Amino acid sequence: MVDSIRVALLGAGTVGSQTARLIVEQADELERRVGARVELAGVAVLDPSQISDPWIDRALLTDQTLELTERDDVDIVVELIGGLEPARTFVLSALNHGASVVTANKALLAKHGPELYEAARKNGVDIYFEAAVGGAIPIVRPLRESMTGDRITRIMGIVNGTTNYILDEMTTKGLDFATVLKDAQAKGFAEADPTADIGGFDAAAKAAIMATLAFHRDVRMDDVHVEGIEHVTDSDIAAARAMNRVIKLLAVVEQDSENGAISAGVYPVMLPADHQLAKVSGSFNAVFVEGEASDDLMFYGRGAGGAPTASAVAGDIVTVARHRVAGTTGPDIPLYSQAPMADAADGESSYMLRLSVADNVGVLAKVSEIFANHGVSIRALQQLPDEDEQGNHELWITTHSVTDRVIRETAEDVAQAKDTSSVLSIMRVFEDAQ
Ligand SMILES: NC(=O)C1=CN([C@@H]2O[C@H](COP(=O)(O)OP(=O)(O)OC[C@H]3O[C@@H](n4cnc5c(N)ncnc54)[C@H](OP(=O)(O)O)[C@@H]3O)[C@@H](O)[C@H]2O)C=CC1
Ligand SMILES: N[C@@H](CC=O)C(=O)O
Repeated sequence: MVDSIRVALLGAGTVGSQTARLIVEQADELERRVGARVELAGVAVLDPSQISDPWIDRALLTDQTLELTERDDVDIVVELIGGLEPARTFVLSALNHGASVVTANKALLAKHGPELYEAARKNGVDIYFEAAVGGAIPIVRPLRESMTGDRITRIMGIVNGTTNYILDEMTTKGLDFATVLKDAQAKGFAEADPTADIGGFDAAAKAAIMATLAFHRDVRMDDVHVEGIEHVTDSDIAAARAMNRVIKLLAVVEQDSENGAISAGVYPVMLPADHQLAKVSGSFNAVFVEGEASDDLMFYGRGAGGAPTASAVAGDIVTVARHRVAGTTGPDIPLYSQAPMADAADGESSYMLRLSVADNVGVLAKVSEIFANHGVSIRALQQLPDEDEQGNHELWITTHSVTDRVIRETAEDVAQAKDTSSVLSIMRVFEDAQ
């Protein structure tokens, strides 16, 4: 008979603080759901003197994090510190000391996931991480459990709240990048180092985790092709708007039905304004999952922020606590697939290129010739009437489907062609409900 489940919380920042609040304020409810009292055994932070949350008992605070993970009276260690080290050491210590682990740390899982899953299996404990992808959205559990009888073919979505918030504010309010980033940081959406968000790495970590669960293959951060939003300018956003499109940072993972190769990428995409993902605003996330039998599923909700993320963490705590009470564990994460990873350069898409071209006779013919020489079919071409200070015009070219490799080679040739142009931006374009 288990009377209580004791939780060690590592980190009491944006997510940790809200997780502590849920555990403390909902203690009676959680006890009924779990069948044992869920109580905080300790809260580790770098500087306990800085913690003033009224729901955290000061007597529980410590800066001896490793010691807390080693204590015999701890059933669940909740890692909400972030980063690779010392988080990895703390998580391994907890697992090896017989505690189950709940974590929101996508960077850690995308780098060291299989080592941690194996440590959990070997020690007969759980590792749960619903909050690591999509904040409050239940997406990990559906991939890990609900859909495991199906064959998942593709996952596509918006999985970073910070970049979605930035792009949305720039698009709808005309605010500048730096101002909106500061706002996202103040709201607790951004990572400690926001280049993880802006550079697409946070979304890439989530893509690696989703691909691992969906395709039963060890897919790491390094397997994911990453482009962030750092090069997306006001002019790109204005161009998208003029073409009735919206720019979103998407994560796309899929398995080729013919050769089984898995591709995983994160990149900004111009979507038609009426695309379902184009309407995902602010820090919300949305993920489409295509299963062979299930057909299309869509998951939507708050992808970042303290309380929404704590909701997912608390859900995992309850699940893992129930397992401890029942003397069992949840399912392993079997990684048996040897499927190859596809080369990102072979990935196909339509593209839009913004060029700056001189106002000379024959320039359009020259640009078109370069595209034709690379076998790139032009779907639409538009020259803007306004001149810049050098007397150049913007030329917008949208292509038919072409590989990433070929569009980059084409752009290089365009950039080098004398007095034709410079390349202002290259962006993938998804037509319709692609
Ligand atoms: N913020 C969000 O919206 C989301 C975050 N996540 C993930 O959740 C995790 C936590 O993020 P977030 O709450 O935003 O991060 P914060 O930076 O707000 O909080 C980090 C906490 O960890 C503590 N800490 C740092 N190093 C140590 C250490 N060695 N020992 C003990 N405590 C330590 C910090 O202590 P101190 O305060 O003393 O510095 C702080 O309390 C990350 O993995 C993040 O990627 C996942 C989904 C959404
Ligand atoms: N920084 C992340 C937080 C949640 O995972 C984001 O912005 O999505």
